[in-house]
Amino acid sequence: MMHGRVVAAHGRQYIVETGDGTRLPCFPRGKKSEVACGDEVEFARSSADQGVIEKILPRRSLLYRSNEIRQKLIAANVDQLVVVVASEPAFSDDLVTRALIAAESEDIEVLIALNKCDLTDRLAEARRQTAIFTALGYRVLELSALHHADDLRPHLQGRTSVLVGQSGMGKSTLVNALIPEARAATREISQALDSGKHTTTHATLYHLDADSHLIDSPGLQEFGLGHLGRGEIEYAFREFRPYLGQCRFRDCRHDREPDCALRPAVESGTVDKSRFASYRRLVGLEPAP
Ligand SMILES: Nc1nc2c(ncn2[C@@H]2O[C@H](COP(=O)(O)OP(=O)(O)OP(=O)(O)O)[C@@H](O)[C@H]2O)c(=O)[nH]1
Ligand SMILES: [Zn+2]
Repeated sequence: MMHGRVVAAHGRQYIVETGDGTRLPCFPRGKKSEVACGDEVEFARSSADQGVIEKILPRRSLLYRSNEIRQKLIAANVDQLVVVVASEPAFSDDLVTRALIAAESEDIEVLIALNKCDLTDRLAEARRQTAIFTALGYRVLELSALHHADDLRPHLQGRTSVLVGQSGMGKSTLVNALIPEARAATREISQALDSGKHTTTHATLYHLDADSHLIDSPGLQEFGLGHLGRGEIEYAFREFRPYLGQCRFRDCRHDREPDCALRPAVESGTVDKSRFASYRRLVGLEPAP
C-alpha cells in the first residue's frame, strides 16, 4: 500500500500524488466516492497507469459544496478559506456568509480577498459590503489580481488554502498569476482523467512551495450548508454567540418567540440587521432571494 495526497478530483476520478511527486489516476474502492481534493489516502496500483484508493486518512477539515440535488465534497485538510470577491460585478453578501459559515463550522481560518481594487466605480460600495465582515473580525485584503497578485502570497505561506468565489470575481486570474504553470497543469490533469474530454476538474491542488498549497475549485457558486443544523448555523454567526442560550426557550429560532435575547440586539443595532436577515434566509425563516 502506498501513501499519497489527492491533488485533483473530478467526479469519481482522482489524481493521487506521492511524496516524491509521482502522480497516478485513481478510483475509489466501492460505489460511493467520498474522496475530496486534499485528502491523504492509502492507495494501491491496479495497473501500470491506474490505482485504487483503499483508505482515506483522518481529516483535519472538510468543506462541502452543493447544488439543488446533493452535497459534494470540495476540499479536505485545508487551514484557510480565501473568499474572492470583487469591486465589480457586485458580489452576494449571502454567498460570502455561506462560505464563512462553512469555514466556522470546520474551524478553518477565513481571508476575504477584495479583488479588482484598480476598478474604482463600485469600489466604495464593495468596501461598504466588506466592512461588515471586517467589523466581525474577519481579515479583508484588498487586491488587484491583474497588477499585484503577489500581495496574496504572504497570506498563503505555510498553509493549505482553498480559493472560492462567484463567477467573474477574478479567481482564475489570481490562480494563473500565482501559479504560472496552472493552465498547463489543468490541461495535463484533464487529459489524465478524461482522456482529452473538455471538462473542468472540480478541484485542483497546486504547490506554491514545499509547505504552501492552494486548492482551486472552479465554478463554486454555492456552499452547501445542508449538513449543518440550525444550531450550527446560528453559532457560525460569531456575533450571535453572546446571546445564544440566553433566550427563554432553549430551541428559540429568534423568530417570534417571547423573551428572545438576540432580537433586541438586532433592533438596537448591536447585531447588524443585514446579517440577521442572512441568518433568517439561511435557516428558512425567510425565502431565499
Ligand atoms: N481590472 C481588473 N480586472 C480583473 C482583475 N482580476 C480579474 N479581472 C478580470 O475580470 C474578468 C473575470 O476574471 P476571471 O479570472 O475569469 O474570473 P473567475 O472568477 O475565474 O470567473 P469564472 O472563470 O467565471 O469562474 C476577466 O476579464 C479578468 O481579466 C483585476 O484585479 N483587475
Ligand atoms: Zn431567541
